[in-house]
Amino acid sequence: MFDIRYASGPKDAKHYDTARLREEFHVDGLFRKDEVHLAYSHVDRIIAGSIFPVDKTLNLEAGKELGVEYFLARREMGIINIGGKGRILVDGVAYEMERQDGLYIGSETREVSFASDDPADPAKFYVNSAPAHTKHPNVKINIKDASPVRMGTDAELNKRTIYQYVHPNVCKSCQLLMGMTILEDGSVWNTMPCHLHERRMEVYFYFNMAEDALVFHMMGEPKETRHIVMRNEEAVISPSWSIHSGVGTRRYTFIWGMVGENQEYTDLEVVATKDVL
Ligand SMILES: O=C[C@H](O)[C@@H](O)CC(=O)C(=O)O
Ligand SMILES: [Zn+2]
Repeated sequence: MFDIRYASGPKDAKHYDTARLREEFHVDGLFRKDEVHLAYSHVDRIIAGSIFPVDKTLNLEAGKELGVEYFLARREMGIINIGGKGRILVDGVAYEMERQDGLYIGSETREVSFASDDPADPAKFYVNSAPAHTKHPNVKINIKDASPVRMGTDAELNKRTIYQYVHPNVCKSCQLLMGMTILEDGSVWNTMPCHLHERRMEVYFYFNMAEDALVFHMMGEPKETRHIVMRNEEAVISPSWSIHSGVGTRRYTFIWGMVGENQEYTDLEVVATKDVL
């Protein structure tokens, strides 16, 4: 059921060629019609992927990999809808999900199902899930509730708004932080100057990209950088030792999720551009 990824350390990863880098960190095959497609990373045991109900209703099910009775028995989940209107049924409570709507679902939630209102304009649910030690309330998050942070300048080609959906300012979670960053037209860089947060890992999901567009996702230790070529609706795992930054041939949008030791968004070390190799 899961696309399993084990953890790689920086001493090994610096020797990886393109194929191996992609095998370890790059996640594709997302958003296949009427399928749940999830990658399970052993880095902080984050699960990231897509739930794409078109003609069918899709249920969240625990595979043998989770070793529990139901998926969210010991996990929490964040969801952002990047498609048309849909519904998520959470233990009998229905949440109407418009495009850009988010939902936090706390642990001990038994039944979660996903459906689209119109198969011609289906909902596309991108999800992140992390181990959780306690139950927090389920919260629907409209983009207007997500705390916006405007960043960047025209000169640096990186004007963007970071919408923090699952964040202590918006809702409680055990460890998950999740949000969406929208670049302005003409801006192509995210997170440059880049940074590290040793205490949290991260997964990026790039979308709203034209067919022929690509993003070079930057990774690696600051003085041992590598890149992974990203197409529309692909994700990439960023271990806590790696920078994570990207530059596109055009503007794009991405969803980021972080899990780890703390929930301090600002607990990061900026790497000066002069120190990158
Ligand atoms: O630690 C923070 C995460 O990498 C992202 O939130 C960064 C981001 O969305 C951006 O700079 O545009
Ligand atoms: Zn980061």
